[in-house]
Amino acid sequence: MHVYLDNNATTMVDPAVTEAMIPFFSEIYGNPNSLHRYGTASHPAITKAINQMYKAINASDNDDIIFTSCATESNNWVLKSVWVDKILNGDKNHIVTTEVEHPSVLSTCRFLEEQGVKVTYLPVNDQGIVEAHTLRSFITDKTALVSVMWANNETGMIFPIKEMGQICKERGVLFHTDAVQAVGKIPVDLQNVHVDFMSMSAHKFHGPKGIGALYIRNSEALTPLLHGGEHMGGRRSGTLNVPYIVGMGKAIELATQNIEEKMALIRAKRDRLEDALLAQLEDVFTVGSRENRTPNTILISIRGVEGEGMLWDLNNALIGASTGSACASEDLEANTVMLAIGADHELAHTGIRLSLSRFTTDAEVDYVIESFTKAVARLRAISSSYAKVQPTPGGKAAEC
Ligand SMILES: Cc1ncc(COP(=O)(O)O)c(CNc2co[nH]c2=O)c1O
Repeated sequence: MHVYLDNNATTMVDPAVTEAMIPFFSEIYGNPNSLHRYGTASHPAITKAINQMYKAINASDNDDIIFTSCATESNNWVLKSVWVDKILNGDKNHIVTTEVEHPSVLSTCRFLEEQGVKVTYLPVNDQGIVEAHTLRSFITDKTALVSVMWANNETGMIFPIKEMGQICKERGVLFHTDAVQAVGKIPVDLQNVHVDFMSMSAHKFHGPKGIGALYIRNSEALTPLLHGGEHMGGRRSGTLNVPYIVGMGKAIELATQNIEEKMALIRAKRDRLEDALLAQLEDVFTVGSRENRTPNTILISIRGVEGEGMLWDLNNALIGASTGSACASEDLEANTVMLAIGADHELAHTGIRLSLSRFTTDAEVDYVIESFTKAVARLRAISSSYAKVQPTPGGKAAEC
C-alpha cells in the first residue's frame, strides 16, 4: 500500500483541478495581454479564478490579489519591497518576525540584515508559537513591518494572527502573514482578521506547484519585485500563467468549500493516528496541542530513533513522510523548530512530520499505524543510544 503523508511539503493536484486547467494548454493558449481574440479568450477564466481567490479568503473589492510564481516569491516581495519603500526611502529601520518562519522569510530577513536592517526574531514558547502580547514590547516607532506565519509548516501550530493584526493596526505597523499552511486547511476570513499582506501557495491545497499569490489590503502601495511588461496592473510583471491561475482558483474553491466539514474529517483521521502511536509506543511525544494545530499535522518525536533513519524505513514501507530537519553532508541538522521549543539536541534529531490530506483514507491510517510501530521497534532494537527511559508517572511520555 502506498501512503503519502507529506502534504505540508506539497499535495496531489486534485483531478478536478487538472481537468479545469487542461483547455488552457492547447486550446485557449493566447497571451492574455494580446488584443486579438486568441488573447482575450482567456480573460473570462482569469476573472473567474480571481473571483474564486477573493471569495475563498473573503477579501474586499478594494483589496488586490496578485498571482506570483510561488509563496517564496510572495514572501521575498513583501520583505524586500517594504525595505525599499519604508527603510531605504523612509524613516524606518526595523522588521519583526519569528524564529520559526519558513526559510523564504528567514533567509530574506538575513539578507536584509546584511543590508543594515535591524531584525527581531521572536522566540516561540514550548507549544511552538509566539504569544500575541509579546509583540507589543518589540514594536518600536522604527518598525516597518511585522511578518508572522499563520501556521507553521513543521508543527502545524496556529499563530494568534487576529490578535497580532490588531496590535499592528493599533501601532500603525504593516503586518504580513505567510498563510501558506493555513489557506485551504483552516478558515481564513480577512474581513475578520487585519493583515496588510498575505502569502499563499496553490500546491499546499491540491493546486499545481509553481503558482502562488500575494494579498494586498486596500491595494497598499508596494514597489514591484519584478518590473517590465505592466502585467497585473504593473504590480507584478510577467506573462500570466493562465492554466496555473485557473488551477489555483479551482483548487482554492474546492479546498475552502465546506471547510469545517473537511477539517472535521481530516482531524478525525489525524487524531486516530496520533492516539494510536501515543498508545502503542513508549518514549514518544507530539508537539503542540491539537486544539491549536492545523487538522492534518503531527510532529512526533521518537526517543532513540534518528529521524532520517525512520524516514527511510517508512519509505521502504511505501510511506512518504518528512523530518523537517535538513540533512547537510553526513551531519544531520537537528529540527530547528524542536530546538526552538526547547527540545534537547538528541530529541531534536528524532522528529517525524506526518501531514494528511482530504484524500487520506482510513485504510491508509491503519497501515501507517502498523508500519510506524514496527519501524520504531526495528530501529530501537539496533539503536546504540536508546535506553528505555522510565515512563513519566501515570504512563506514556507526556504530550509536549
Ligand atoms: C510556511 C511556508 N511558507 C512558504 C513556503 C514556500 O512555498 P512555495 O515557494 O510556494 O513552495 C512553504 C513551503 N513548505 C514546505 C516545502 O517543503 N516542506 C515544507 O514544509 C511553507 O510551508
